[in-house]
Amino acid sequence: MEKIIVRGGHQLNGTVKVEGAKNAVLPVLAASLIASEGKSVITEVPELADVYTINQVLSNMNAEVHFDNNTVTVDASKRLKTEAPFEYVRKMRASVLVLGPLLARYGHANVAMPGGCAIGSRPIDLHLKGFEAMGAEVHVGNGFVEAHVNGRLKGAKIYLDMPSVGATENIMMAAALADGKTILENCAKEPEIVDLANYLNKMGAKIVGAGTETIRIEGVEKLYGTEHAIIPDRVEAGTFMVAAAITGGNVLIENAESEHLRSVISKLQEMEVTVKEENGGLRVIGPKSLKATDIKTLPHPGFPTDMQSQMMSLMLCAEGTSVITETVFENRFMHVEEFRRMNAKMKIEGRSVFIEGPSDLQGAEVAATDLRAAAALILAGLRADGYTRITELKHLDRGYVNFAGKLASLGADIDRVDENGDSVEAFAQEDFQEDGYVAKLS
Ligand SMILES: CC(=O)N[C@H]1[C@@H](OP(=O)(O)OP(=O)(O)OC[C@H]2O[C@@H](n3ccc(=O)[nH]c3=O)[C@H](O)[C@@H]2O)O[C@H](CO)[C@@H](O)[C@@H]1O
Ligand SMILES: C=C(OP(=O)(O)O)C(=O)O
Repeated sequence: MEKIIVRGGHQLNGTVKVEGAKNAVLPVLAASLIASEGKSVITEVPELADVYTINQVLSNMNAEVHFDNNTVTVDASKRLKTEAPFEYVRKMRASVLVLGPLLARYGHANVAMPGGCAIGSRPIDLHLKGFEAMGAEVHVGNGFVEAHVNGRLKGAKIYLDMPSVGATENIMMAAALADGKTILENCAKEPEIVDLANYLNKMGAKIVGAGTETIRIEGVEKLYGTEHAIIPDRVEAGTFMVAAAITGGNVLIENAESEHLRSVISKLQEMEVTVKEENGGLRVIGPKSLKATDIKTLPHPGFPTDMQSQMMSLMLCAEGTSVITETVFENRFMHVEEFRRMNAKMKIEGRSVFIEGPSDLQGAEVAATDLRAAAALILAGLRADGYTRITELKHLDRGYVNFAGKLASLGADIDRVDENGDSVEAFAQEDFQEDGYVAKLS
């Protein structure tokens, strides 16, 4: 079993570059299935396990997919299969984002139901209600969700009970090719929604209002492959901001987009961290002493749940009591138990965690419970006394490219080793090589 081993106590200094956003590239690649003519060329694609998984989903459907040098080319012009089996959806819930494109293009989609996961139950009822409002018949049974419609989907007025990112994306993709106008209300406003709308519009869609509460989509008859560069990953950027802050370091985070990180920047500043815009990025300087603060996770532009566990690491090192309230996912505190192994002083009460700082963090053997928890435990390890060993790195590899290597380049004492104790760079891409799908590392 691979592990990351960190020895705490080293300040981070230097420059690190943020990759393209995982949560933007997954819907964009799913949307590439709608193009019945021409190739899509997607650039700034991070080499993540999730990207390999979605590429497998697409190639399994008969799309031609190539991944090389941070660029994915998708030719979906052939007749595609309209199924996504459990083996992919199990690995990555975002596979359900193929439902909207397939249903819109072929009037049929059959996708394995995603299960619950470590952060909550994560139903997809809002996605399905949206498709039904557009005239689809949806049937859930035998572990699959099957949707179909005779002819084209029909534009509709749809109100989302909550601003779900995935539902907004799935319905927006379906509506792009529907007959007539769709008005989608109470939408998610995340930057990744705007990126997807921009890509769809370049493909020939007519979408206005992405990034606001109401998105208006005038359906078109056909969409075409196009070129698109993925936006920078605000969560990876935020994670490196915390890495700089927790070690009292001074790091320039290239490509970090301040507009996408306003809530994170504001909380870091409350904790006395210096954040400055500089040369197309953000410079983050950690203070001598961090101040406690409170956060409540909310849909964008509120504080992102995907930064909750990393902020918990930082709060553990702050003077005073900090409180984190998680309102987006009902079970996103699994990492608390792991932090306790590192001598963290915390108490969970309902949807809140009370953090007594500064904890005297000690290195320990800990297991990542989800993607962001993996990063958060490594961040805590940067500050802990002695060695922290982090296992279950499959979570980390879903969302961070060469995380240990990037931290090492900033001066961290960190190594990723295999079961023999030999250093390894990142996850094994060979696991993702499959018939028909060509992936080559740059
Ligand atoms: C690939 C991707 O982009 N993942 C992100 C996306 O996930 P994802 O798109 O799954 O998250 P949603 O915004 O849909 O979920 C938010 C909340 O709505 C609930 N819900 C959602 C859909 C639905 O049909 N019914 C329902 O009840 C969920 O259980 C959750 O409590 O947004 C989350 C919230 O910012 C992020 O943490 C994830 O990193
Ligand atoms: C929860 C996350 O992703 P996903 O929705 O892909 O599980 C995340 O990126 O932190």
